[in-house]
Amino acid sequence: MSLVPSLPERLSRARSDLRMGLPVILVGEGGAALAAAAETLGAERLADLRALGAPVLAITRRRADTLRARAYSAHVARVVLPDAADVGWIRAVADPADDLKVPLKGPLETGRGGDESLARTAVALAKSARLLPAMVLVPLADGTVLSEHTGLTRLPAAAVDALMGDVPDVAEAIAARLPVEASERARLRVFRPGDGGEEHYAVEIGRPSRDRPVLARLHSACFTGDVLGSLKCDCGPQLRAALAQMGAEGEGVLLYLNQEGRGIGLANKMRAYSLQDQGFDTVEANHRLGFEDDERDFRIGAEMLRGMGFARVRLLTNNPAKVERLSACGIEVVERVPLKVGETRFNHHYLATKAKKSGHLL
Ligand SMILES: Nc1nc2c(ncn2[C@@H]2O[C@H](COP(=O)(O)OP(=O)(O)OP(=O)(O)O)[C@@H](O)[C@H]2O)c(=O)[nH]1
Ligand SMILES: [Zn+2]
Repeated sequence: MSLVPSLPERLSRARSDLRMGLPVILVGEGGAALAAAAETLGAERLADLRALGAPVLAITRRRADTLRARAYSAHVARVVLPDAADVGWIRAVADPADDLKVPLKGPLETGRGGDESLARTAVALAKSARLLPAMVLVPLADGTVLSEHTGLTRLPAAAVDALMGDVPDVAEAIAARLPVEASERARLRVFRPGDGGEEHYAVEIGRPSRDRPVLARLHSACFTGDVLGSLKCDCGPQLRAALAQMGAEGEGVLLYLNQEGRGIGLANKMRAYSLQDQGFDTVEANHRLGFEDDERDFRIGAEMLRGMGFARVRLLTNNPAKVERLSACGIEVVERVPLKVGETRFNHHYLATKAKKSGHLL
């Protein structure tokens, strides 16, 4: 019956639930768990979770390493919640903001052995909801009764893992002419993914031939740089220089991908900036938060290019990994076109770190 929400629809709903502080029910092979995001869980709900069982706090291996907690796994650590732990304690483990002020959170007792798959799925779900990657889990026998009783979203974990690994279908919702400074012959196309995720945009300059490699830029959203003119990065100048070059050549395509903060979301990027003010570099800040250096997925960008009929590109970037990742998605990068603009005294260290640690070309 089409009125029953499908699994992708329930997954999309689960992301909103977690952002609002509602737990979701994850069902695995050997049992189920109630899972709530550490960032948004309130005191009353924590008390209700405790009434159902003994909670653990699942964090990433990266965050566990910072906290010197034993992960016993390459991916996640399951921190046992002490009886006295309140939401403030949970947030202090999840969020590195006060690590330096209050260095010792532990010693933290962590779970070893048993099935960690629900903890992994839960943390991946938190990341995809652009929350801190830390989830409180309480084991349940199967979760069916609780779900029927409460209306909480219930999801089979294996199917969630598979879905989150897939590239969602992405369809053009609308396109219209949009004269811009760089070119009067520009069109903006809005693409909408089928999984309820962020919309992404394509700016097409001129009418690029589909038979020749097109001058292309995959630009990741940077609200601070693109809109506010932040001096901490080079995104704003790169965005404008890319469009200007396309305008000068008379054609090109710029994808504006809503993968703010290299895929961690604006709130987490601001957490990273706050850590950078404490002396950590851009990569260390991501790791302390529990993220990888770069959490972006360029497969959706590749789908958008293909959808518009572009199979070969001259890619404007200083990031060789981006060339590799796009090529791996079946888009032929015939040339890497450097895009070196916007160095300031505020972003010099950031650019040098990207060159040293992430392989960007200076
Ligand atoms: N997490 C995090 N994201 C950042 C930071 N500074 C900028 N960003 C984001 O980084 C993305 C831009 O990626 P960059 O690594 O600068 O560049 P790139 O896309 O890999 O490479 P280029 O094609 O050469 O620009 C945007 O989404 C920005 O919001 C930071 O300190 N931390
Ligand atoms: Zn930026």
